[in-house]
Amino acid sequence: MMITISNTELKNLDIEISDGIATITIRRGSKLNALNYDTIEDLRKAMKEVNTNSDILSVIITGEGTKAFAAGADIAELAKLDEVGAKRYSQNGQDVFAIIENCTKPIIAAVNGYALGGGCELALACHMRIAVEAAKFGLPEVKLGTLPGFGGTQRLTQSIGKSKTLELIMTGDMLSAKEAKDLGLVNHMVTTHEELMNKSREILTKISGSGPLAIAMVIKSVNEVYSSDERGYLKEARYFGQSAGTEDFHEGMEAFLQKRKPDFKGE
Ligand SMILES: C/C=C/C(=O)SCCNC(=O)CCNC(=O)[C@H](O)C(C)(C)COP(=O)(O)OP(=O)(O)OC[C@H]1O[C@@H](n2cnc3c(N)ncnc32)[C@H](O)[C@@H]1OP(=O)(O)O
Repeated sequence: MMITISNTELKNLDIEISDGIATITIRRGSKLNALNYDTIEDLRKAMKEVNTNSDILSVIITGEGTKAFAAGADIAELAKLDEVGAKRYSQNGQDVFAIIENCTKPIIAAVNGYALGGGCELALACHMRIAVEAAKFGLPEVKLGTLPGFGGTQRLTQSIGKSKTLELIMTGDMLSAKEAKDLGLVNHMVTTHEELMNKSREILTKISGSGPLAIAMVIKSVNEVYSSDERGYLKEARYFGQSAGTEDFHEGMEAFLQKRKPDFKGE
C-alpha cells in the first residue's frame, strides 16, 4: 500500500512510504535540487519521521527529475554568508548529514543525475549509493573559492582514500558513474531511472528479510570505525567559515551566479 505523508511543514521534499520503504524526494528541480537552508531543514524533519515511524523500515533518498540528485548547497544563499554564518551553515549541514549516517534503518542514495558539492556529500552520508549511468559526482567547491563543508573532506576520504580525494577536491573534476563505481564510491550502476528505483528497492527488500535489530547493529558497528575522531569535521566547518571571510569566496559565488569565470586573487 502506498501512503503519502502530506506534511505541510516540508517545503522542498516529499516522503512516500510503500512496503516499508520511505522514498524521500528532493523537489527543487528548477535549481537542480540545490540544497538551500529550508531543504536541509526538511531533511532533518524527514529523518525525524524516519526515526520515529515504525511503518518505515528503510529509506531511499533521491532528487526529482532526471538531471540532478542535488547540485550542491544553494550558491545564492552561500554568497550572502559571512565567516560566522558560513561556519554555522556548514555545521548545520554536517549535523543533518550525521543524522542520516547514524540512522539505524538502511538508507540508499538513488543518484539520478548530478551529485555535486553538498549533493555529493548527501549521497556520501547515505549507507549505499546506486547511480544511473548518466550521474556525475564531484566536490567542485574550490571553483567557488571554498571547500566542501558538509563532511565531504572526511567521508570522501573514507570512501575512496586520500590520494584520489585530494585530486578530486583540488581539481574540482567530476567523476562519471562508471568511474565512481570503479573507485567504490558507487555500489551499483544502472541504465534507466526505472532501474534505479527498482534496484534500490530490491536491495532494501532483501535487507528487510533479516532482523532489523541485527541490521541496526551492523550500521552502528561499521560507523564506529570512523567515529572516534570528530576533529576533521570541526576543522572542515572552521575552514569553510574562514573561506567566507575571503574575497575569493565572494568572487567565486558571484561569478557562478553571474554565469562568468571567477577571477581569484588569493585574497
Ligand atoms: C557546503 C557545501 C557547499 C556546496 O555545495 S557549494 C556548491 C557546489 N556545487 C556546484 O558548484 C555546482 C553548481 N552547478 C553547476 O555547476 C551547474 O549548474 C551544473 C554543471 C550542475 C549544470 O549546469 P547547466 O546544465 O548549465 O545548468 P545551470 O543553468 O547551471 O543550472 C540550472 C539552474 O540551477 C541553478 N543552480 C545549479 N546549481 C546550483 C546551486 N548549487 N545553487 C544554486 N543554484 C544552482 C542555476 O543557477 C540555474 O538557475 P537559473 O535557471 O535561475 O539560472
